[in-house]
Amino acid sequence: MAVNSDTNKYLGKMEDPWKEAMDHAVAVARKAGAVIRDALQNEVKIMCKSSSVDLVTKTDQKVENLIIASVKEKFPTHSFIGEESVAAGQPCILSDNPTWIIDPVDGTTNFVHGFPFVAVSIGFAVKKELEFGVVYSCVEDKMYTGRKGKGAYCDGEKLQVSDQTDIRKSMIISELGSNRDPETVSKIFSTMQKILCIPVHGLRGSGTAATNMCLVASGAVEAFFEIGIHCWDIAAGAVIVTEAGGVLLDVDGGPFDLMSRRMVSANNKTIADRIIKEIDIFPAERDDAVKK
Ligand SMILES: O=P(O)(O)O[C@H]1[C@H](O)[C@@H](O)[C@H](O)[C@H](O)[C@@H]1O
Ligand SMILES: [Mg+2]
Repeated sequence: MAVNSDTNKYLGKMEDPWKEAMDHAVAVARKAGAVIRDALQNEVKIMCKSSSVDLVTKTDQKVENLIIASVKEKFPTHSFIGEESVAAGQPCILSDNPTWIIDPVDGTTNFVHGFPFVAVSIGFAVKKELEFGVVYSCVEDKMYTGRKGKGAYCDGEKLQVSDQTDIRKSMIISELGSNRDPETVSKIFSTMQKILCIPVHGLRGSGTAATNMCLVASGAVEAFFEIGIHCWDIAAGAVIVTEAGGVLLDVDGGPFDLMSRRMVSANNKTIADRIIKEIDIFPAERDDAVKK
């Protein structure tokens, strides 16, 4: 049957209603990454948010504005949750409306110190379900993408998580976070000590949750877990990990909740469950907690 080009266009849109949005996310992430790379050449002026170790720079704000302005122009009805907009007092509520969940500079502390792992992270959710994720590791110049039901890729190469099921042959990645409350720090260290002493092959941290999740998706590590991350750190990575065949769970073994600020992402449930056994949970206020 002959299909004219209009029908093709229509069928194309039916096949993937969010293709245009995802292509835009990739393009704007690349542009944002170039701005970050340029900024790395200059002296960075540091500002603080919630504490002296919760850092922000003019580049974080500039890049978030650049991404939001560019998306708003193309998709004027869409909503946004952006790290720096939330820091400036915007609400952090995930509604049913198509929503872009943005971390303009994931790894701000790395960026400030010139530690070469910094990512632009853009997740996209509709009816509270994640549809696609784009993570641009801009110093490495690696573009990671994941589209619900269509797989995960890095620069066009299909990603697949590791098939390891033995925790003793695994590499785990986590972070120390930016909470310096001594009780919290000691729980983070006791969890890491227990995991190291299983023993695992190694314990790593890149300083960016988005990059850590891409490393799970690539099979370089078996699992990444953290309490204290935010939805903008992990929204994009969540799609990339699951589309590469991995799993996402809460740190208590329950279902993953994007707004809960806690997550285990792993190559499979066997590894995730083994990690969960060792996690000393500490409280972290939900991203969507109603502010008084
Ligand atoms: O604030 P940015 O966007 O750099 O992101 C955070 C990281 O992604 C965390 O994993 C990490 O643990 C840190 O808390 C870090 O702040
Ligand atoms: Mg971040």
